[in-house]
Amino acid sequence: MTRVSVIGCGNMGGAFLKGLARSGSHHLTAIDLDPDALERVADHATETTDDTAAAKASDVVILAVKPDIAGAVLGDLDLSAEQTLVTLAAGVPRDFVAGQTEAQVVRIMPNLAAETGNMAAAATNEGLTDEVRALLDEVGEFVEIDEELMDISTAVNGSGPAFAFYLIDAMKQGGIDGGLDPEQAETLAAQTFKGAAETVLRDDRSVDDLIDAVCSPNGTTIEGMDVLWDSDADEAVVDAVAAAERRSKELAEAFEDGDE
Ligand SMILES: NC(=O)C1=CN([C@@H]2O[C@H](COP(=O)(O)OP(=O)(O)OC[C@H]3O[C@@H](n4cnc5c(N)ncnc54)[C@H](O)[C@@H]3O)[C@@H](O)[C@H]2O)C=CC1
Ligand SMILES: O=C(O)[C@@H]1CCC=N1
Repeated sequence: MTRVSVIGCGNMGGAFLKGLARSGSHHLTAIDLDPDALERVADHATETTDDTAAAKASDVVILAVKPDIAGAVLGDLDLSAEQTLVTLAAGVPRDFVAGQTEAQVVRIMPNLAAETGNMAAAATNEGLTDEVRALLDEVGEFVEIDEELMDISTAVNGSGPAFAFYLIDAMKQGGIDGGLDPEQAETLAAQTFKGAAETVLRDDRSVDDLIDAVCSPNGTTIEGMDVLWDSDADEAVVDAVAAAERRSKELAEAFEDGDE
């Protein structure tokens, strides 16, 4: 059993906590100033509190507040060298956090799918412990990277779910336009993305080979693929990733300038 505190039980902290609760094997302390946020995770936590000092009793403390208040929350935390602090705030450098706590610090970029055990995450090599590796494994897949790659990870897997939701919605709209009712169209579109993602993860073939496998000669798929290949759809996705990466770098610059 690992004693884990989550400080900030909003969208991301709440998803992480719910994902960890699935195993039923941890002591989970949910910490938030907002009673409504605590209420939303109460069924998944061992205890809920608005007192950040409760984090002192945990092996691992997950700091899941907005980047601009991370510094203030860290100022109130009095952790020891035996504890590990996991910071997941976009653009907040590991050094900034490590400079404000005695705890071992690891920076990660998770995503909302932690809630269902399907998170894609990146963790900095520096500060990563086996205890944290085990927690990340429990809620999905993670890769270990140098911190300089954290901005692109933030864009690809941190912001990525929003980009994927957008694409699923476009596929759903195509189904509705063809006559499916919205609920059926959403099920078919979302399950198709889920299945396709699972295939890419499990199948040894390249994405190009997998596209070939769906395109029957003179069939339906090639007609649609020709439309996509003639469009700028791939460039739009690359541009979206680049814009999110740029913003992550901007957030980090604010910390380098000592603004936070
Ligand atoms: N939302 C997402 O998909 C992802 C978010 N992140 C990172 O997670 C962090 C949190 O983002 P969200 O969950 O989206 O924000 P959010 O606004 O949903 O949640 C933040 C929570 O922190 C609480 N809070 C504020 N001040 C506090 C304090 N002093 N002590 C304890 N709790 C306090 C708020 O009441 C709120 O429940 C950000 O740093 C963001 O960069 C990282 C990856 C994905
Ligand atoms: O949009 C954001 O800033 C956060 C970080 C990655 C996903 N959500």
